[in-house]
Amino acid sequence: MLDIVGLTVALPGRTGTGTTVLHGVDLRLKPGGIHGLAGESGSGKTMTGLAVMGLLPPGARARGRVLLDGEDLLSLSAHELGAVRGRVVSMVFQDPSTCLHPMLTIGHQLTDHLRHHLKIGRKEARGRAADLLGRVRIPSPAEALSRYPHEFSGGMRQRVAIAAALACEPKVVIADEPTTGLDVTIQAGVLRLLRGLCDELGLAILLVTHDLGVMSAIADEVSVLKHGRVVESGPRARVLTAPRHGYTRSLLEALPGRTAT
Ligand SMILES: Nc1ncnc2c1ncn2[C@@H]1O[C@H](COP(=O)(O)OP(=O)(O)OP(=O)(O)O)[C@@H](O)[C@H]1O
Repeated sequence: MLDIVGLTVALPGRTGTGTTVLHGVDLRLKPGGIHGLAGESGSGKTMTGLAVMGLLPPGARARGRVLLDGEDLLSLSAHELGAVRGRVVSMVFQDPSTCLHPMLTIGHQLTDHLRHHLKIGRKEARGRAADLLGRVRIPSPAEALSRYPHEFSGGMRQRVAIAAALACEPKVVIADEPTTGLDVTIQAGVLRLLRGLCDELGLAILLVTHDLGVMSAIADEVSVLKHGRVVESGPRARVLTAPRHGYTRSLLEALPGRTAT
């Protein structure tokens, strides 16, 4: 469903020549599947997600193809992309506060989002927003609508951010370090939630994380990026137990006291 083919991204450099941060990346996401994208800091994981969302920094140039059901997202105009982003493809970031406004209630934000994209009335949007909060296991969803982001714990705020990402029933979700910064036990709950939603809704999820422990918990397929190139790709169990590339082995060896299977 989402096919990234030969994605190359160059960011503008001070010299005017630009810096290539992705060199022909190929990735394939399937409905109902979680594709983990691993690699150390600076390897290009976030840029890959941002390129799919059409959210690269100003002046960036992207080549290759990002095919969603056969349509190349890189060839869309800004206006056309606006209709896809947040609707067909959405994103969950590491820090939920980047997508939640601190001064507005959760209900206000979710209903605005739903009304804008789906052109529905206030009452219907509020009902849908409560359903969404229930789906991400927020207790007492109807009451939660009148609360502000700071009234939720970190893990619950990330669940609300996931609800916002799911609001328009996207086909693809890019989750960029969605559990980094959360306590390990809370992490496990958010990961289980993502896995459950993926299975239940048939989402295709790109899970960006430097943490192979997180990857081993829920990914179906794993690709490993190094300096903007995919050095290894395959089913999770194979990549994490019988890595073919030395770089993958070194990432696994760096796992603190964890067994990745
Ligand atoms: N806004 C930006 N402007 C210029 N260069 C950037 C910008 N953001 C990232 N880069 C550069 O692009 C390259 C890829 O960065 P990217 O953020 O995709 O890596 P990453 O694998 O997601 O790392 P991390 O795990 O630290 O987020 C790096 O060399 C980085 O320095």
